[in-house]
Amino acid sequence: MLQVRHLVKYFSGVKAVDGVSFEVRAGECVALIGPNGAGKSTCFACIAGQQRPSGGEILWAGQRIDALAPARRLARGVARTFQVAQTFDALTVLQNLQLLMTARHGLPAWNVLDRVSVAAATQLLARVGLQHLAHADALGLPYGAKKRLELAMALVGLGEGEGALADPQGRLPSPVRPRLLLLDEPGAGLAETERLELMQLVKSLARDGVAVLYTEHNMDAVFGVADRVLVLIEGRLAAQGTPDEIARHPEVRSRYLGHSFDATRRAPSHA
Ligand SMILES: Nc1ncnc2c1ncn2[C@@H]1O[C@H](COP(=O)(O)OP(=O)(O)OP(=O)(O)O)[C@@H](O)[C@H]1O
Repeated sequence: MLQVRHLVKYFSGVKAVDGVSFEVRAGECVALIGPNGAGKSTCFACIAGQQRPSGGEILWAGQRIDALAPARRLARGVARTFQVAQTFDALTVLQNLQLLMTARHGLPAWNVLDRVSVAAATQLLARVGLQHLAHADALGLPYGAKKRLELAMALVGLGEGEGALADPQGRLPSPVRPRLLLLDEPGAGLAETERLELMQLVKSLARDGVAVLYTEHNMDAVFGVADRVLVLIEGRLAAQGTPDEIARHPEVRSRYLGHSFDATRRAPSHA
């Protein structure tokens, strides 16, 4: 379980995150929403390790992680994606995963083609629906495919899809348990259909036991997808609850969603 307790972050006098507390359990898909500048990215970066909190505690699986470098958080099962998908564009889709699997097992990168099982990477590509693009260059990928590849890369960091992969001593690697996926605007830059398909994939990962926390501006990727919603307004947690509860919350409606917001309709983009 992720536990965020009284998280505070200042940027030279600006209180970007103001005493935020919440939890995300294994198997839950939780959305973090709020107006521009509300502190979502900062909160996210504190959990993933790109920012150091000014105060408060972040615990994962019962242990403090807020002072750990991102790589050490990854080793404990905390992986993230970025608003603009980050992939190795000089490589093919398959090689992107092979390279990370190689690195995870401490093998030099030049071993990527002969030492790392193609089967392991292919298995993971199938999980994210990209097997048909395995040999395409990452550079020319449609953006929706690039987002899926980035998601698969985050999963490699958590040891997913490596069932077929033995290390140099012939032992099978053990996937990291438990696992937390932090997705920064997974639906950004995608058309509605692509976005909803991606969110179904994200939700299926949660159903496999991954704890998922994601920020999002597209309300169709929140209502109808998230199990719970957290709302940040001016750095503080203004509300948390089920999508239904949040859709009816007076402050959230007046300060963010708008009084005409109808969660029963699939709302169009809301940025
Ligand atoms: N590196 C930084 N240096 C100074 N101020 C920052 C920095 N990062 C964020 N801020 C400020 O902190 C506040 C919260 O910003 P943050 O980016 O976390 O909000 P957000 O909810 O993610 O917004 P958006 O939806 O636009 O991405 C804003 O006032 C922002 O200007």
